[in-house]
Amino acid sequence: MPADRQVLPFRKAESGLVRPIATLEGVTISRQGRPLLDEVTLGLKTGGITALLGPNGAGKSLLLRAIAGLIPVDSGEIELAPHTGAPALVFQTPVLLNRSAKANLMHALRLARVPRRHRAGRLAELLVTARMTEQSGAPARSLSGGERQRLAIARALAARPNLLLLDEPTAHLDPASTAAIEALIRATASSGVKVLLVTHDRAQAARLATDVAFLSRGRITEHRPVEEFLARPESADARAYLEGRLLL
Ligand SMILES: Nc1ncnc2c1ncn2[C@@H]1O[C@H](COP(=O)(O)OP(=O)(O)OP(=O)(O)O)[C@@H](O)[C@H]1O
Repeated sequence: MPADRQVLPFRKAESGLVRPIATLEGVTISRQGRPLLDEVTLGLKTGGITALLGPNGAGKSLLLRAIAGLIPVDSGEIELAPHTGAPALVFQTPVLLNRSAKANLMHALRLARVPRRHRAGRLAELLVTARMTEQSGAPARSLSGGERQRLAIARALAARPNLLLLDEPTAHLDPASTAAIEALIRATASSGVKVLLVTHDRAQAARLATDVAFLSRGRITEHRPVEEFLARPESADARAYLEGRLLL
């Protein structure tokens, strides 16, 4: 076929037909009779970075764990788009094997059932993605907080997830380490992985996210494009949170 007759790939992002990768409908999780997540309804579009904001104790981590399938919901539904596969979840303080960075990634590749013949190539890719090639032989316990978090994200990518759930990946990190993690998150999203990012850093949300879902007292009070949310939060809780006045 001549070059000018090439069939262009379907431009999903501009078609308005982007299907959600995850749909939550009336998700409720209660403990001791108290709803910790209360009828959460949320659609996550395929692609891009969605920031999940909300005060301490709002239920953000719980929501990530529910989407990851680590805790059952009491009622409601979490539906993933067909062929999405298991979401990957990275905790705020990742637990790594007490071995080298490389061994941590190799272990993840084995768990992800990557065929033996592809593992060395995938390992090299992951080390480059996480900018960890130089530290590949270093014991995980000797890595800095930022390096540990980059390694944890690379490990989560070993299974080639379509949906990556990040729980405050830059909490306690300095600006340079934060910038490195943000670059990794951006690169991951650019490769087509949907990212749901819990953060308390509104500047980070503005830098990275396309949209913000705001969770307060176990309820999503709004879900809008990031600029709109930050400039004109609609719910009283979101306004109070952005002004530093919301305590649960
Ligand atoms: N297994 C559990 N049993 C009882 N209560 C729980 C359980 N897990 C979480 N909670 C409660 O659920 C609420 C939401 O917790 P969660 O960790 O999801 O909040 P968060 O929004 O992630 O907060 P932070 O910003 O501080 O990380 C809190 O009140 C917490 O104490």
